[in-house]
Amino acid sequence: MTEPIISVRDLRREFVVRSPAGRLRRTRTVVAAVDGLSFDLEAGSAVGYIGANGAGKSTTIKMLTGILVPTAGTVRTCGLEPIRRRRELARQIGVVFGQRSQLWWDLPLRESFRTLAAIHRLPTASWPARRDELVERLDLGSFMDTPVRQLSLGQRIRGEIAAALLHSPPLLILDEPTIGLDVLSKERLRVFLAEQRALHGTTLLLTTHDMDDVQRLTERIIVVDHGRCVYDGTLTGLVARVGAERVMAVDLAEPVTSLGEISGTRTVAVESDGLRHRLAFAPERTTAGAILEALGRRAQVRDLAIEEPDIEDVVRRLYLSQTRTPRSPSP
Ligand SMILES: Nc1ncnc2c1ncn2[C@@H]1O[C@H](COP(=O)(O)OP(=O)(O)OP(=O)(O)O)[C@@H](O)[C@H]1O
Repeated sequence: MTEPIISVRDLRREFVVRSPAGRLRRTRTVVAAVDGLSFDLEAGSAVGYIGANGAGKSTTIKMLTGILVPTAGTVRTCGLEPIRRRRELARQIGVVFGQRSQLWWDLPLRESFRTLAAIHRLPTASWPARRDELVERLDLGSFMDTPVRQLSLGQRIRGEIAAALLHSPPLLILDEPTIGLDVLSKERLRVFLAEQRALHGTTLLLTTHDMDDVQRLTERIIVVDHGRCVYDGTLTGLVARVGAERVMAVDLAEPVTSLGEISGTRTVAVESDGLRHRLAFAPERTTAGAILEALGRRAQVRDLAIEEPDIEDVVRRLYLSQTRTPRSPSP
């Protein structure tokens, strides 16, 4: 069996937090941001790393990429120990933090790419072709010569992703890549990332609060809570486990006051004077196909849309279902 591209064992990272206690004294509390995490990622896989604010996602990513030293446990990324082999690792991974720029603020992208090509020692004969491919696929052409600080958020993120992929790393780590982007920009980014995976077999690890990112880009999710893994599996499995519901919104040709009892569903709303009905259903109890069939016997369906459960809600339900032993901070 080939070595996993990421391997984490009993990983722990503590932070010392000092807070005022009285006029002159300060208390010192040790907080475990990551608390005994273990998982492997196979090369070529696409994994969503999910959790509420403060669950420990960014801290994990910083340890995977050699920015933070673990307090205990082991990490191997691309077969390397990130802290000791940080420079070698930089040639094998691409990292994008949606909320923090990795680019040179005063330089245009064209200059940044040139600098990155020199840093990664990319062959002069081949890297411009890769740059041109990224410029084309990410539509960067119109702002390649604009300083990064003048770019819109969507333009900057596209630039960040191109910069992270210029050296064609086998592993791409994205921390909230779509945060703050409009619907269209998010969609374009997802199409691009899916395409890169298909073309180059790039392994993808991403943190996100967006359900559409998870659905469109990943096939496995790892959920963390207080620095511990609380779920590792498919999104469908997680949705079923917490009993989260999907909603089918159907538009009818003629208004209907009530559709009556449809097995496995409950009506959450009747809108537009009976022309639109919204039915919630648990995927483990029935399917969209079965509902549609039942609907077809009662009314003429013009259009339909399925609304997926909100990821925050799924994660909250998972957290609530945990029988957690409360963590006591060490003094
Ligand atoms: N440098 C630091 N000093 C002290 N505490 C820290 C530090 N960095 C992170 N923490 C704490 O560690 C915990 C985990 O933080 P982390 O940033 O990893 O969470 P996250 O899951 O990425 O959250 P978010 O979704 O908000 O980005 C939080 O309680 C945070 O306050």
